[in-house]
Amino acid sequence: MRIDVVTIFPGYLAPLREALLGRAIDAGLISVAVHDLRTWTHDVHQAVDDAPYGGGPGMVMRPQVWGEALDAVVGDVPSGEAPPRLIVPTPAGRPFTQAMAHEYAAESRLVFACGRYEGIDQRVIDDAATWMPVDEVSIGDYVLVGGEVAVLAIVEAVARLLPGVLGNPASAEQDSFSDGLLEGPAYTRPETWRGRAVPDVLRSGNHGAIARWRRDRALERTAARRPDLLAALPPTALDRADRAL
Ligand SMILES: Nc1c(O)cccc1[N+](=O)[O-]
Repeated sequence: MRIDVVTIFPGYLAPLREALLGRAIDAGLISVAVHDLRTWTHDVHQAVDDAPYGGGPGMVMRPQVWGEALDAVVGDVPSGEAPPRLIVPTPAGRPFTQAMAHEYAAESRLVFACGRYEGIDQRVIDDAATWMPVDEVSIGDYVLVGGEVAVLAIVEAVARLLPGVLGNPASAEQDSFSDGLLEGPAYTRPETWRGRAVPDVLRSGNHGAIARWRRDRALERTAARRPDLLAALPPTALDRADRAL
């Protein structure tokens, strides 16, 4: 997978070259190119923003700069080849989910546009949507200063699903949300720590009982913390034992 990120703070994306993602880049499983948006400015101040039409606080990112940047970064898409998907992190976006991470992992190329200030002039999104799929995506209902942090989160969630990136592919299959539920509590040695013992069932060796216990804890945690996820499960997702909980 090829990943391009356009930002006014390229250094913010340095963590993409660390740890698991760094190893995936070194192994050639993904390629990451980070582009400084100011490359496509033509004034001495390298201005990327301007006052919003209609007034109001803050500044809006200029369409000319973004238009030239995306034209250059996406480049001419060879005929017959699918264009990349453009992902624009924004608080006004569709909530990013594990299901979307799987969708994005099937793409051969992703381009991320990192907005700052009050966002990117809407015409940039509208223009881009005439020649490539565009997703405006939110990683949460809180206010960040820009899209870079969201790109780090989305790229990590997507890259770990790519074949060869995770040491143990089973990890991705047993992800939180993979069965629509939150993961339950996890334990490791020692058996007792500060007077708190590991639940006996986890040391019983009874794999059926362990699976049941883990499922029950996941259902309890999901019901308590994310009832919306429980409500979204298809009726067939809960078996008789689940309903007895
Ligand atoms: N929440 C937020 C923001 O405030 C700014 C850029 C991107 C996001 N987001 O992806 O959630």
